Amino acid sequence: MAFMIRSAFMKSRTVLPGLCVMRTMSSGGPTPPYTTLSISQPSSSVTYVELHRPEKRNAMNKAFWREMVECFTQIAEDPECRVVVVSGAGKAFTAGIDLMDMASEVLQPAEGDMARNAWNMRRIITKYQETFSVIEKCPKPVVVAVHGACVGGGVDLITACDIRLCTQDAWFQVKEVDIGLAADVGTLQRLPKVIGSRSLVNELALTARKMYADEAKDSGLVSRVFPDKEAMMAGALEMAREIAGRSPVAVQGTKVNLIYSRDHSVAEGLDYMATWNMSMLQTEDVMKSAVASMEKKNPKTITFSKL
Ligand SMILES: CCC/C=C/C=C/C(=O)SCCNC(=O)CCNC(=O)[C@H](O)C(C)(C)COP(=O)(O)OP(=O)(O)OC[C@H]1O[C@@H](n2cnc3c(N)ncnc32)[C@H](O)[C@@H]1OP(=O)(O)O
Repeated sequence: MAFMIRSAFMKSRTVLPGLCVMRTMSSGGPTPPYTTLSISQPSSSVTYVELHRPEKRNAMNKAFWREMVECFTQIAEDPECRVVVVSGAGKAFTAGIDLMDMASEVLQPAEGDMARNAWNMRRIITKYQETFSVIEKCPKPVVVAVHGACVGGGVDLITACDIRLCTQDAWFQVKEVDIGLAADVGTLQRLPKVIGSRSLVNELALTARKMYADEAKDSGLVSRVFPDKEAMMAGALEMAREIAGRSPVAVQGTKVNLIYSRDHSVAEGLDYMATWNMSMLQTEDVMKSAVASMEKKNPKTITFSKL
């Protein structure tokens, strides 16, 4: 089974524009110029982003916060990519913020004038918020596959993704209160929109207790639980292929409008949708897909132009 997954991932021979070294799978380490991310294309139109500091449990150091923005900015504009899979290398998905590397910037009181320090801190927090907001702003759907620990910043990251999968050994922890912080890069804003129960969100964020895979599934944080990482990565790739095989005009329009409607009233969402589709409905993809549907063909058999 491991060989089959590896073979699937190894089919890649292309990389994102701007990346000088091509790489096909995670085990070789980060993909230059990145130092914390491994990027590959395991299947046609599928980009695989692996958090890659396994020896530090993929703790989010300064380079990571910057590289995620660069990576997803490129992905958003890459016509070769229609869907993204994100996972973590090694024993855990991520240990959250790198408490060693980031301490000097965000975890220590600065000296000097309070107003200027506060203004600077606001700028820093806003910058770090962008690290996960780029995932949401990217029009390509992002499937995240979590195994082992997903702590602190990890929850911020996954709540910005579109589809969340995990292994049976996964656990999730909104850890920030334990280190004296109110989580400030997305969890408090997005988790209540992901999980139906406001009470559960409050409990998790206020107590920092761990939530394990079964509860994550029951609460709606993840949509599927797999027995182990191998099965999860095969499932994630299969799901990504299903998405990548469909019209990119339809898929990206669906993501953009789902996120818009999450943050607006039904009336506003419908209005936005009408404006969106007054141009997007004119795509050739509609006719191609409708004909294939009438002929009872799988949409994945259609060739759609790059977007
Ligand atoms: C403006 C930005 C706002 C962002 C805020 C974000 C906040 C947060 O993310 S709060 C959460 C912070 N994270 C933690 O408190 C988790 C700490 N780590 C752990 O609890 C464990 O490491 C973990 C359960 C994740 C894994 O345990 P395991 O036994 O498998 O590994 P360890 O032996 O503990 O660690 C292995 C090496 O990784 C280093 N490491 C782990 N976590 C971090 C971290 N968060 N920051 C820096 N380094 C980390 C650990 O020191 C070990 O290194 P070494 O000793 O060199 O082998």
